[in-house]
Amino acid sequence: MLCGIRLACVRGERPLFSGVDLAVERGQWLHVRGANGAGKTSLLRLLAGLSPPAQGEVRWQGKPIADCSAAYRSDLLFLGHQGALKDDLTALENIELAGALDGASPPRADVVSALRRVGLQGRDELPVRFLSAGQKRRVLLARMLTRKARLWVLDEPFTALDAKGVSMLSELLHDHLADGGMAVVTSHQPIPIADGKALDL
Ligand SMILES: Nc1ncnc2c1ncn2[C@@H]1O[C@H](COP(=O)(O)OP(=O)(O)OP(=O)(O)O)[C@@H](O)[C@H]1O
Repeated sequence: MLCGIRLACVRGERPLFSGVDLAVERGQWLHVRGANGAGKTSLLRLLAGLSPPAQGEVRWQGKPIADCSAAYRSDLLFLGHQGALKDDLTALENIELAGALDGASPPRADVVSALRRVGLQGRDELPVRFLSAGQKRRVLLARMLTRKARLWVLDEPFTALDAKGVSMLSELLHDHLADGGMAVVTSHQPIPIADGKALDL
């Protein structure tokens, strides 16, 4: 279970939010909503352990994430807004590099099959700087297919995807939750998946 307890965040000199409580259990997902600049990405960064809260605590399976950082890293897949793709690497190399950094290198055959499944066959030898915005997002979908993580923290994952990409991502999320996974997702659009809780910043 992921818990945020009385979380507060300050960016620069500016308090963004305070007193935020959240809980996500197996099979559940949380939709983080709010206007531009409300602090959605900042909250996701706290949940991913990339920056510390000004106040409060993030807990994973009952422990503060600072006390279980290796276990938390291997249970977590964080996909930021920009996706953290390296422009000069191919889609395949990006997924292999991300897997190596996560300490969970996927077999190459799995990566090739995931890239095919998300519609990037014939594009997997190109540096990602030559891919369209939606194709770059699809590289991240392939990463989600090859990285077994219990918790997905996804910042605007639907951005730039066409209708087929949106339904592919929805299906991935649905299957992840049905498998007992958890997800925290920001999106300015409604997300077509049942049983989500909402957190408004
Ligand atoms: N490192 C930083 N230093 C100073 N201010 C920052 C920093 N990071 C973010 N901010 C500010 O914090 C506020 C919240 O940013 P954040 O990216 O969390 O918003 P958001 O809700 O995700 O917005 P959007 O919907 O536009 O993506 C913004 O005003 C932003 O300029």
